[in-house]
Amino acid sequence: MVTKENNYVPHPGTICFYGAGSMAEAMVRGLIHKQVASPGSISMLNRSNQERLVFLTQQYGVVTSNQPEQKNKLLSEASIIVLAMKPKDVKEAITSIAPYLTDKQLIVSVITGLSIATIQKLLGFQAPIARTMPNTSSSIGYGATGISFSDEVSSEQQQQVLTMFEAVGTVSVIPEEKLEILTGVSGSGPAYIYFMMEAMIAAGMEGGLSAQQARDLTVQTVLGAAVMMRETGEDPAKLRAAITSPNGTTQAALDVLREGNFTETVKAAVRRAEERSNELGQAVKEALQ
Ligand SMILES: NC(=O)C1=CN([C@@H]2O[C@H](COP(=O)(O)OP(=O)(O)OC[C@H]3O[C@@H](n4cnc5c(N)ncnc54)[C@H](OP(=O)(O)O)[C@@H]3O)[C@@H](O)[C@H]2O)C=CC1
Ligand SMILES: O=C(O)[C@@H]1CCC=N1
Repeated sequence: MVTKENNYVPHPGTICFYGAGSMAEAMVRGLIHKQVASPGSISMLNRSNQERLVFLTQQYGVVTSNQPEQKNKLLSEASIIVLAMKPKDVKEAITSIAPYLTDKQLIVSVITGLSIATIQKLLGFQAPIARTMPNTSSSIGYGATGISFSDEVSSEQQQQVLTMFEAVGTVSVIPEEKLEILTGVSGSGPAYIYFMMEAMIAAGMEGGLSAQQARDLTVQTVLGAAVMMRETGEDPAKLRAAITSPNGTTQAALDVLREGNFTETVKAAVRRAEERSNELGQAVKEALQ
C-alpha cells in the first residue's frame, strides 16, 4: 500500500461529513450542542438532496454542499472526514473522493459492516481510520458508540475521536471483529426499544388510555428502568424480580412474553443484525474483486 500527499494542508479541527443523513445529523447536533465543534468548523456534503442541505444550514449553521468543486475543496481541507453514507453507496462515494484525500487526514467511518481494510482498499492508500458504530441517541448526548482504530491512527488522533464521541455519549473501544455484535446490541438497539414502546402504547390505547397518556406512561417507564439500572448498577434480572410478585400481574405478563419466546426472539434479532452487518461489508468487498 502507498502513502499519499497533495497540495492542501488540512485545517486543524475541521470536520467534513461525507453523507448528510440521519446519523451525520445526530452527530452534528450532539457536537454543536456540547460545544465540541463550532458550526463553522463543520461541513456536511451529500450527493444531490439540496432541500436537505438548506435545512441543515438553517438548523445548525454548518457549511453544506453538493457541488463537486466545492465538495472536493472542503474534503481536502478538513482534518477529519466522517464517512456517513449507506453501504450500497460506499464504492462509488469513496473511490470518487480518494483523489482529494491524504494520509494526513483522519477518516472516521460510521458505515455498518465496512471493514478498515476495505476502506483502505477503496481509498488506495493506508489512511488512518477509526471505524465506529454509533447510534442515533448521540443527537441528545445519550449515544453508545463502539470504536476500532487502524494501526495508522496516532494517539493524538485517537484522542480526537474519543473526544468527539464521548461528547455525545459513552464509548467502547473494541477489537474490529466485535463491531458486528456491538451493532446488533447498540447500533440497531434503539429501534428494538422503540418497537417495544410502540406495542406498549398501542396496548394502553386499546385498553382505554388516551394517546398522550399511553405515550407519557411508556416513556417514563422506559426512562425509569434504564436510569434505575444505571444508577443502582444492579443486574436487570434482580430489578425484574423486585417487581414480580408471586402470582401477580407482572408474573402473568412475563409468562405471556415467555410463551412468545421473548428471550430467544430478542437474541435472534441481535444475532441477525450482527450477521446482516457482516453481509453488508462482504457485499462491498466482493464488488471490489
Ligand atoms: N441511522 C442509524 O441509526 C445508524 C446508521 N449508521 C450507518 O450510518 C450510515 C448512514 O446512515 P443514515 O444516516 O441512516 O443514512 P441516510 O440515508 O439518512 O443518509 C445517507 C447520506 O449519504 C449521502 N450519499 C449517498 N451517496 C453519496 C455519494 N456518492 N456522495 C455523497 N453523499 C452520498 C446521501 O445523500 P443524498 O440524500 O443526496 O443521496 C445522504 O446524505 C450507514 O452506513 C448506516 O449503516 C450507523 C449507526 C446508526
Ligand atoms: O440499520 C442499519 O443498517 C443501521 C446500522 C445501525 C443502525 N442502523
